[in-house]
Amino acid sequence: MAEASKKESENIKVFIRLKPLVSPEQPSNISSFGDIFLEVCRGNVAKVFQYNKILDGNATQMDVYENVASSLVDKVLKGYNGTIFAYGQSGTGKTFTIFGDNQSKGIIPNVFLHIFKQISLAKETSSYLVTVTFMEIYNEQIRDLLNNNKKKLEIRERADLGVYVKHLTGINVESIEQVYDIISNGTKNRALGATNLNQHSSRSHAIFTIYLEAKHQDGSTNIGKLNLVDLAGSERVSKSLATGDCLKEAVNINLSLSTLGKVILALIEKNAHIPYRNSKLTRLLQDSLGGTSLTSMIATISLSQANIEETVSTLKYADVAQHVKNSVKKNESNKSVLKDFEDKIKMLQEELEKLNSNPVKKKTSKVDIQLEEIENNKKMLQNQLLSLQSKILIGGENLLEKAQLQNELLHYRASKINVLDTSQKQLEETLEAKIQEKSKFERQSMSLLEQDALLDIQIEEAERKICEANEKLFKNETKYQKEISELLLKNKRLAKEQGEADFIINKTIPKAYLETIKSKIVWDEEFNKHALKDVAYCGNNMRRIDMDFARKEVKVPLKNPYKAYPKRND
Ligand SMILES: Nc1ncnc2c1ncn2[C@@H]1O[C@H](COP(=O)(O)OP(=O)(O)OP(=O)(O)O)[C@@H](O)[C@H]1O
Repeated sequence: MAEASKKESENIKVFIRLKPLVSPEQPSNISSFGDIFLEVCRGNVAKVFQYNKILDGNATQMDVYENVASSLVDKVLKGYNGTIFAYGQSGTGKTFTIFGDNQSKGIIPNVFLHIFKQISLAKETSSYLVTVTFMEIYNEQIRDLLNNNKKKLEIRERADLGVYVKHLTGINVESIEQVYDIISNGTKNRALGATNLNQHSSRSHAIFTIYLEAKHQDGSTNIGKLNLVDLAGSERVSKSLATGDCLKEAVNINLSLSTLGKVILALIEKNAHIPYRNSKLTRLLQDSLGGTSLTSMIATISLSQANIEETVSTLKYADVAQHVKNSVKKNESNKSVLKDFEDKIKMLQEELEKLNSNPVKKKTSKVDIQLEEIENNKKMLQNQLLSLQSKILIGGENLLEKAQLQNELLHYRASKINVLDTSQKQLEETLEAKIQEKSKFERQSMSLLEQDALLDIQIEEAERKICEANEKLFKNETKYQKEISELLLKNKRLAKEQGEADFIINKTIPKAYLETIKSKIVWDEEFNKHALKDVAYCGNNMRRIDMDFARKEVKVPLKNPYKAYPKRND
């Protein structure tokens, strides 16, 4: 009988991982012995549990991988389905175990390192296709973690595919770096919340699935699938102090986990009806619980005395789960995506060949257009071909070294880009300096132009002022000319009058009298004219009677009747 049709009964394997105590946690009385036994003492009562393996607080991520996942991955590479799920109270290390953190890789990254290592050891004639999906079940709704459109996805079932999620994104993985990106992007999309027990608590059940197809030289194919399930915290609602939306979450989490418990019990009791359909989680994990899958459970527990109730509850749940028997069977599905890919590649290669061997005879403009179309088609086909070919991993290819090489290349490119960036920056700085210089020069020439314009205005103003002054000068000159000619005329007239007066005087007044009269002439400041001191000399003794003198009754002294004008201070 062919290996593919063989069915092996295999129990769910259960591993217990103890989370190391964190200060100020007080230790509970739990101790492991012989690697597989765990003794829990409460008061005077001691209970011993037995599991496949106890991984104590000192167990490293690699210890966990070697014990829980390694042999399972080897089986998946051979065409089996497998499931590893982490179950336990919130904060006990389920996410840490399945995904790990930045410092220590959890099961999923180690699975890929394992797979890539196996591919590198395989013959060149073997080809592989590794595809992943990543989803969460939150409040009984399925969400695609690799496509954050937040659409609720539906479960479907088909005879050839079994139970599957419609429209779930599948990514073909080519390198370990790609895996890290997928984990980190998907994890960011996951529903998180802070509970009393964990600041970054996963409030959903996450299912990371790896589909692995291997095709060998003899034409045989192995199609395996590995589910890695990080369940939400199993604690009782009261323990997480959940209220409101958190309470709804906690109720839904409990619904899935209690359905999981019921399914497990129903399987152990060999009931006719197994309530898989009562929750999305059990529906999707149907094949892993009592189905054909190889299933392992890792139950994470706290060693703190404060969590002893939850720890015992987890241990009991795990104890029951290990009694579930699966009928493990290698996949026989003919639905090979790898084969589809290879067929498509072949078809594309043939089309390309046809295009290459189809010479165009006559050269016309119509032919040119056709040629261009053919070239475009060729490019498109080549791209499709390359994309498909890159997804298929070939045996013997060291994807880890390739990843390392790619990493180095990336670093090299990054440093090149850095150099380019620096010189571009320098060029930009030079350009900026030139622009500054130019605008400074423009500003300067602008200010020179402005100064020039200002000078023009000042010159115009000065010219206008000169013009005005000239006009004024001209006006004044004319005025002075007029005045001078008037003065000359006046002078002439005065000279004539003087001449006439001299003539009259010389002809009428004897020379001897004239000298006497001249000596009697005085200048009267008050009346601003000449007067004669002794009027009798000229035969005129009239005197002017001043009204003021009259009013003041100033008496003109009679003893000197010739003095016509008495002095004021007399
Ligand atoms: N074995 C361990 N060794 C060291 N640190 C651990 C271990 N297990 C868990 N931790 C740390 O404890 C914290 C909680 O762990 P984690 O988030 O994995 O718990 P969880 O069980 O997934 O919780 P939840 O159900 O709330 O999501 C993390 O900081 C993690 O790094």
